[in-house]
Amino acid sequence: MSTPYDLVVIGGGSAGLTAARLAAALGARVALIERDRLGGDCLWTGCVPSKTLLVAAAQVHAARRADRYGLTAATGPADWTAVATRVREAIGRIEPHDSPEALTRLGIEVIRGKARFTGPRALDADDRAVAFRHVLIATGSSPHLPGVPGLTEVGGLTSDTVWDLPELPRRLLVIGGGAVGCELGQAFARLGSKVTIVEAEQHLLPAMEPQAADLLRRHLVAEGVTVHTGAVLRAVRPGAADLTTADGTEHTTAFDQVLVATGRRPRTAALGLETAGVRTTAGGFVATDARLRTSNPRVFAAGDVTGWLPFTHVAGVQAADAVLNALLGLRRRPDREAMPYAVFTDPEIAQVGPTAEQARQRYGDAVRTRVLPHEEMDRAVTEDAADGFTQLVLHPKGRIVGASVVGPRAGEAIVELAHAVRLGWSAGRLAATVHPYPTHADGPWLAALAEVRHNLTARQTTVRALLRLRRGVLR
Ligand SMILES: Cc1cc2nc3c(=O)[nH]c(=O)nc-3n(C[C@H](O)[C@H](O)[C@H](O)COP(=O)(O)OP(=O)(O)OC[C@H]3O[C@@H](n4cnc5c(N)ncnc54)[C@H](O)[C@@H]3O)c2cc1C
Ligand SMILES: NC(=O)c1ccc[n+]([C@@H]2O[C@H](COP(=O)([O-])OP(=O)(O)OC[C@H]3O[C@@H](n4cnc5c(N)ncnc54)[C@H](O)[C@@H]3O)[C@@H](O)[C@H]2O)c1
Repeated sequence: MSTPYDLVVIGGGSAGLTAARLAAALGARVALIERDRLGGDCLWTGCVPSKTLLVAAAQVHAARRADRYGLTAATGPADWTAVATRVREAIGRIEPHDSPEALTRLGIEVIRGKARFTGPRALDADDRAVAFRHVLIATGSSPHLPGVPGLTEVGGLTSDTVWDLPELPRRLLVIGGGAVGCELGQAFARLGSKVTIVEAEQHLLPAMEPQAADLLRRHLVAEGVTVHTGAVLRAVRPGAADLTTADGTEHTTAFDQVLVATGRRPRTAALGLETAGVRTTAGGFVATDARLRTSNPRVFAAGDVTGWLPFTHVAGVQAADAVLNALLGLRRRPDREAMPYAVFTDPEIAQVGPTAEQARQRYGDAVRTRVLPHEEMDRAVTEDAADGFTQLVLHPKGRIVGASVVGPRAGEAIVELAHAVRLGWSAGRLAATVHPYPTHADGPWLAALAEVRHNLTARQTTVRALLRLRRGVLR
């Protein structure tokens, strides 16, 4: 067998690309095995197309409301062909960064093929044996299709296939009100589809702060989207779906296309994990310890396949830590508590750490929240987007353990709150840094200042005593 690679990465998506680039930069001998297109879900079917679509939809939405600013408002559906072209252009501009040529220039050997373990220390790419010291499994996840009767026969779209639609669907049924369902549901509605979202849980975006999800729901409804939460989808047949809504009413919803957005399943089939002694979780994800090592000490995993938070930035952070641990023997572990994420709907919703309720379960009833309504944030008012809020979740001892931001640029504003959570800051610590006025970053700052003011008021006796003392001195 040939000289082993220091690291063989399986999968050229967000996790695999980060891992291969870092390993090469460290001077390791690295190979990347990809069965399909380099770039993974984020580039081809996930973040890049969905964010481009959302921007197109936001432009259309703004054009429809142009009369608020003295222009004639646009009407009618958007030109899907033009929008789809714009989506492809965005992908095309990013693709060269992830191309085999770009990676080869960095010293990475790109191997086309399907990887499969043939033993604890043996791996094949198609039929070629690839020798390794360490392997990183970064094979990602695929859309999960729920067992709703009739769904397989109807052949719903997923985030893998929705981009190939030849035309804008007149009526779109979206199954699942999570990140994909809400983002794409709102985008298609703004472009001109009549959208219905069916979500099994009581709130949209069930992992996020319920008040944030409820505000999004109000926006979606105001834009003409029908939203059923706490609903049971009983069956789907060509052109119609039968559901029972939260109040027990039976409904039939007509559709031209169905988009299934009900979560993800790990891509581990045919990887030969058992042969390699790599254990999986009950959900089939690759089980790792906090340092990303699997039950086979030579094998690490990163990204969606681990069942951690399925986001591109999380995949990248896991991949980097896994490479440093595998190649240099470090003991790095990604800080899950301080992992921010954002859903790019309008309003945009971002979160870090636990929700208020999760924090109470963890730290007790003395957990408090400090909420700054964006009516008190001038930048939000100037943008006519002041119904959002910033919320700090405070540990009984005053540490910021979590936060949510709902409003324009929430994904940017959450970053300093992620710093605060990671570094265990109090609101006072955050408030000490001056923020420019009027910015969307004002939300976290004003929330922190409100908490400082509250604490000052709570210490009124001390403050009053100081005032009295000063009056006496400066008489
Ligand atoms: C519609 C949508 C929008 C999203 N938007 C965002 C967003 O805005 N922000 C965000 O942070 N995240 C977003 N995500 C999530 C993000 O796309 C994923 O978390 C990320 O792509 C996961 O990266 P990964 O490397 O784990 O897997 P992937 O990107 O899926 O890469 C895995 C790669 O492994 C390859 N592979 C699989 N099996 C084998 C094998 N046996 N041999 C060789 N190669 C193999 C696959 O072909 C693939 O290229 C979105 C997801 C979706 C679906
Ligand atoms: N902005 C972002 O970062 C972003 C955007 C899109 C996707 N993503 C990632 O992609 C992953 C996949 O997104 P997703 O929306 O498919 O998954 P998700 O887990 O976010 O949401 C799936 C939703 O479907 C619901 N559901 C499941 N079965 C159902 C059924 N039979 N009927 C009705 N509802 C049902 C669930 O309750 C859940 O709310 C997410 O976990 C997210 O991390 C991220």
